[in-house]
Amino acid sequence: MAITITAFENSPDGGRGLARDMRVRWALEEVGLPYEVRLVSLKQMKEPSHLALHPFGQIPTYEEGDLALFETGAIVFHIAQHHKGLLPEDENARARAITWMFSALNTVEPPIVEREQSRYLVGDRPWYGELLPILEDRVRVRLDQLANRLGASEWLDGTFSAADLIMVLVLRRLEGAGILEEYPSLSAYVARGEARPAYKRAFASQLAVANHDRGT
Ligand SMILES: N[C@@H](CCC(=O)N[C@@H](CSCc1ccc([N+](=O)[O-])cc1)C(=O)NCC(=O)O)C(=O)O
Repeated sequence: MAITITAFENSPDGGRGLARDMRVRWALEEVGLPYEVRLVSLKQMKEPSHLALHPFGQIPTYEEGDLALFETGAIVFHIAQHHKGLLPEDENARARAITWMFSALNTVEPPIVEREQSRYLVGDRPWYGELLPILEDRVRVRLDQLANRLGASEWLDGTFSAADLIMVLVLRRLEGAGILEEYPSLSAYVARGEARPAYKRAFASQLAVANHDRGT
């Protein structure tokens, strides 16, 4: 059955693959599923037809027949449940991979997003210079713990899974912050994710939209 996802018509990330449709694109590429992309403007995202798909007026959404999903973790999990290649067959390994998916979304991502969003929300306040190091140290706490756990492993728990897909993209949100570079093992982990052919296809597909926006 045809799959359609939504993505920014004009992504604020300018083709850097940081918007969360990248998670769904990569997952679909890993399992070899074709998909269509419906590009939506910020205005369209707040209109009834999109709100019917996404109660919070965001992207991405996922449509497959009469199924409509939102929330990238849930979409990636749905894809991984129904197609081989993103979750182990072994029951315990599968449960651990799902644990790591939740951990990426609920433990590692929040301080990274808090740091990034603080720039837009309060970056102009006189006390921002005091706040930013506090936010960055909160990121470092998680990166320290993650680097300690990952050690020299290639992936979080055995073979590549949906957990690594989410975790790599969560860590990529630090791009340009100069923090991930303090962790060579995590930088190498992200690079391994980016080296995957499915990642490259997903990145190229979202970049094509950005280049089309720019007429390049
Ligand atoms: N928890 C939801 C969050 C979805 C979400 O944050 N969607 C964002 C785009 S991805 C977040 C994002 C946006 C931009 C960049 N960037 O680098 O420019 C990175 C990530 C959105 O629709 N924002 C518009 C709105 O809320 O009105 C999920 O994981 O699906």
